[in-house]
Amino acid sequence: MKIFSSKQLYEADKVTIEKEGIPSYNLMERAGGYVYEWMHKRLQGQPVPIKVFCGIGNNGGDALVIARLLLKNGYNVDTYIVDCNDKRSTDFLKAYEALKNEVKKWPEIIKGVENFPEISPQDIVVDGIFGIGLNRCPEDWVKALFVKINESKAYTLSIDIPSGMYGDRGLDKDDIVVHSTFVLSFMSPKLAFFLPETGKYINMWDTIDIGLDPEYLATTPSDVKLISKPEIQQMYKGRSQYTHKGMFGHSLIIGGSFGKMGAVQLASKAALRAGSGLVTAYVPQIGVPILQTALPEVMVETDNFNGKVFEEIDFQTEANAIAIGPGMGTDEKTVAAMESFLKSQKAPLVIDADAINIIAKRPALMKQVPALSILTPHPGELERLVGKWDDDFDKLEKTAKFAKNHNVIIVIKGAHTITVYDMQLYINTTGNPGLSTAGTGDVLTGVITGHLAQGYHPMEAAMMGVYFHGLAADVAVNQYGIEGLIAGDVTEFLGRAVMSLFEKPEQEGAQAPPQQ
Ligand SMILES: NC(=O)C1=CN([C@@H]2O[C@H](COP(=O)(O)OP(=O)(O)OC[C@H]3O[C@@H](n4cnc5c(N)ncnc54)[C@H](O)[C@@H]3O)[C@@H](O)[C@H]2O)[C@@H](O)CC1
Ligand SMILES: Nc1ncnc2c1ncn2[C@@H]1O[C@H](COP(=O)(O)OP(=O)(O)O)[C@@H](O)[C@H]1O
Ligand SMILES: [K+]
Repeated sequence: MKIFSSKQLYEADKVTIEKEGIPSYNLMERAGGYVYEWMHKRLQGQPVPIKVFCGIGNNGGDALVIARLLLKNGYNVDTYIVDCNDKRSTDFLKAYEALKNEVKKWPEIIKGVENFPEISPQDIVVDGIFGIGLNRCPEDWVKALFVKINESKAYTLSIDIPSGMYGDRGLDKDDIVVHSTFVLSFMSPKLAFFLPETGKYINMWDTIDIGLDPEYLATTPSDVKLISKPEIQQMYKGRSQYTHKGMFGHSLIIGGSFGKMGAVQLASKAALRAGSGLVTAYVPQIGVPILQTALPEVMVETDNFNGKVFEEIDFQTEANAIAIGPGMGTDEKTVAAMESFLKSQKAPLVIDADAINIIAKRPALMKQVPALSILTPHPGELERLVGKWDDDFDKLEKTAKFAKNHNVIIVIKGAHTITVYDMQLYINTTGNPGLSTAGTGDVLTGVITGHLAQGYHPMEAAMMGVYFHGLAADVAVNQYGIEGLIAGDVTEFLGRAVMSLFEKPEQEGAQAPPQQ
């Protein structure tokens, strides 16, 4: 699913109005009408007190349409105009006139703190104060209203975007945002919904199709995409009957050091569960008995030194995909081994954990990293790689430029992991806070490597790996709970996650995975 920028959404608006030959106000009526229907379907006429807060732009206009329709249908509504600017939009004024003409209960005007109404936790708040047109920090009294809404603990339905949040940029130090219980966003969710500093203000969101020009939406490229089931179904290849393990690639996982051999175990097992035909772990000698005991399915290679860390990386395995980093440590000997290893590599690698930290300390090493390699940093590792950022949007820009300059794929891990390549962002939709536990990153490395070994393009391997890793965790929490989930559980549920890709809603019947 494409995520459009605010500029593109304004353009889509304009194109639709021109093509359909309709006044722009019709779109406001459409948008407000759909939100009203959404609310009515859930409220079914219940007399819950609804407080509709309207700004003075088109977001406020949408809210006025919603208020009018609610009032006309007998709901218990109080409407407030948050009078934060003299420049009321033309369509806002039309919606205001329509409300005055059609219902008896006119809005109250809020000009400052003294006009604030009481808001109780039992109220429903409709937040239509600012939409994607917010372009500066609101005045203090407006922010005080946001705080009042937030402190009320009322169910808050934000129209298009939580007021106070910018669609395409981060927050400033003094900004305050309405905390939304639910955001109904027009046509496309906004990028800010998926970034930690802004996404935390949103509990749930959904989109409302207000019928913008389909041709514009289909043909306009977007730099940001949401990756969910349909996108992954298209990538997934399945298997035919006449297969053998040699057809599904050989993964090599290079990592481990004294006390951190578990990272290699986790990654190796995950590569197998992701479907890699063969898996070999390359560990320092001390790790050989550990790996051989823990994972009978995995082969093991080691260096010629009797050490707790690598001193060289030299192997016989003819791997289709190589991951380096889990549990590897940053000992000087390991750094030297990794340097000479990188020089010999041409095919894309999966680079994680300490391998990223080593590169961060020796930026010149990036020159040796093969094109289309996949780097999987968590936020701390990413900062070491690309430097400090001002906010999440700045982080994305810095990461995208870094990835472009070095022709690599970067997987920014966290809630809504974002895969970055060629100035494009791919936002994952699976996963949960149960993944915030030791070793889940190692599992991710294994899953991505397992897909790469099976012949998926590195971008597909990265996106599918991230998606299935999150989905496996989503399935696993049903059994273990958020706190109880541990990294190995994610691996155990990988198969279940892939199976669920082809489950249809029950009444439609299950569909078998497609064959190659
Ligand atoms: N295609 C779409 O997506 C549609 C969008 N519509 C609505 O239109 C909204 C955008 O409307 P607008 O562009 O009028 O913008 P907003 O409704 O977000 O309002 C902001 C208005 O206040 C001004 N403003 C910005 N920051 C301010 C501040 N800190 N203090 C005071 N005033 C400030 C702006 O100049 C602008 O006029 C969308 O979010 C959506 O709700 C709908 O009306 C219909 C179609
Ligand atoms: N709150 C969360 N929601 C979704 N995914 C999460 C969350 N917290 C962590 N994750 C995922 O868990 C993994 C953690 O990786 P990482 O920090 O490298 O762990 P480790 O180093 O212990 O293996 C990443 O895939 C990340 O996206
Ligand atoms: K809003």
